[in-house]
Amino acid sequence: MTQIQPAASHFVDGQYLEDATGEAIPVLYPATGEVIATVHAATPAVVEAALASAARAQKEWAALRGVERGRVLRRAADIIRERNRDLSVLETYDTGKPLSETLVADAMSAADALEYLGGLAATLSGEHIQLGSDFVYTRREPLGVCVGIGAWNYPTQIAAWKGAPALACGNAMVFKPSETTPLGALKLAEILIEAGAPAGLYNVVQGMGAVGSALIADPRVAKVSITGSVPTGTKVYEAAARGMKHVTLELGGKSPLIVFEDADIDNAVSGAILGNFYSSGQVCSNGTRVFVQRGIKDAFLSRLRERLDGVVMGDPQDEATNFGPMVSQRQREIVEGFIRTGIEEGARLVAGGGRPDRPGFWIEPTVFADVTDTMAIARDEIFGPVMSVLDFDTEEEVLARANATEFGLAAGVFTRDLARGHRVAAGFEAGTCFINAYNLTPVEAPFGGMKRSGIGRENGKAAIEHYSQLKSVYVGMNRVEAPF
Ligand SMILES: NC(=O)c1ccc[n+]([C@@H]2O[C@H](COP(=O)([O-])OP(=O)(O)OC[C@H]3O[C@@H](n4cnc5c(N)ncnc54)[C@H](O)[C@@H]3O)[C@@H](O)[C@H]2O)c1
Repeated sequence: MTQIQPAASHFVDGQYLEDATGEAIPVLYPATGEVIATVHAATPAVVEAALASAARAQKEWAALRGVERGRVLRRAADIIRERNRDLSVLETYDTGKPLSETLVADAMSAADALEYLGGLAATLSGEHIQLGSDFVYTRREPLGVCVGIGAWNYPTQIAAWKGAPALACGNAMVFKPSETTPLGALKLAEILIEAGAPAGLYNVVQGMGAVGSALIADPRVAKVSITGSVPTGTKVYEAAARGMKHVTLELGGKSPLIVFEDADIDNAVSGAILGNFYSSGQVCSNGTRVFVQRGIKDAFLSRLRERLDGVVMGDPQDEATNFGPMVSQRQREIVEGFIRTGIEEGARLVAGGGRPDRPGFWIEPTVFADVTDTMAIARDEIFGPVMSVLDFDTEEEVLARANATEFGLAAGVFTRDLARGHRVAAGFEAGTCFINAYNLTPVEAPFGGMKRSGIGRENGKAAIEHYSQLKSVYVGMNRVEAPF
């Protein structure tokens, strides 16, 4: 039986730290259901040690030049790339995602974020505003200690997408991974120390929601960035508001993907596959409402069915496997509940819907056709491999239906008519849009949601705005005039 027990549950003040009095959290390999490690939830003593060390390290770190901070982040990126295979194997055990995915999408994206934001660190600056002979200059300053809270679908990537901008701007971070996937972030913390970060700059503490709440409530914390569901994000926003803290909220979605009759059908089917079945559908920006213009509906569905013959379910550590299990038994139950509801509501099951006969938390890639806007499978985030195909006739109609949702994370359009592509993208109420592509999230581009899908942006230059604050300094060069 595989065992990948980390050296200890937490990484605090530059080293692994254990406190076995915290609640035990078993880590399961989703492909088999076996327990492969056990970590313990952080006790108040662990949370205190993490926050105290972060507050200490932040001062030292913020005093460095941006170019010096950037160098540490870029060194960490290099170490991650050198160890990509080991980190990817670990990520596959943590999440069940196939190694064929984790080798390219997880640690590598973390490295990209550290490299990109490490590069930006040296460019941070304020401006100089002339006011006659007086002037104002602005200083771009860090926020202080930031808390990061992760979801379970991209544990390593999320740890870095939050850590890299925080550290680039001169902040420290205490990161709480999802209790379902606690392992990847510990490696990032270890590597940052190796790369030259001061002890305490990036700490990892394990635990459930209660540990997240305790971190947010602490007066030393200036900001919280969470990736998670809308209900959890709402609670975090409320808790942060009580302390007037900055937030970044990366939450859920139910994104539309529109395929017009003039689209390249193979590309559109590829986009729909990426937007529904990559990471077994456990991707926040997935285009799970696939609107297909009526004239190509049959062609689209038949091409999609053929392409599903290429699904390879197997040992996720085997690089030939291209489709993995759900992250947990609970997530599989949620997804199966939606599949039952889809059938009850009259959607037509055209592929999948069942449980493969193997241990672990597997579910087949599933496609429903003839889905209507009011069905639960077209309204609610499922977070599993369930595609809903809806019919439409006109551009105006489909855009209105695409936007008729409380979510606004992502949206996509496939068409050969470029003017229409840009017009539709401009009309989408979503933070991350795609024309003739889907679910590509390079670190150079801002990523985030509109409406209830979130607040703030990760990545791109935009991330800097969310991890720093401006101070204006007025400089008087003249006699001070006072009324008396
Ligand atoms: N927008 C994005 O970038 C993005 C990316 C990945 C996942 N997601 C979303 O994440 C969800 C799936 O992930 P999940 O099931 O881990 O989400 P979740 O909301 O259940 O949990 C997210 C994190 O919040 C913590 N948490 C729970 N209650 C808390 C509280 N009261 N205070 C502080 N922290 C608390 C959890 O322990 C976990 O670490 C989906 O809705 C998905 O769309 C969004």
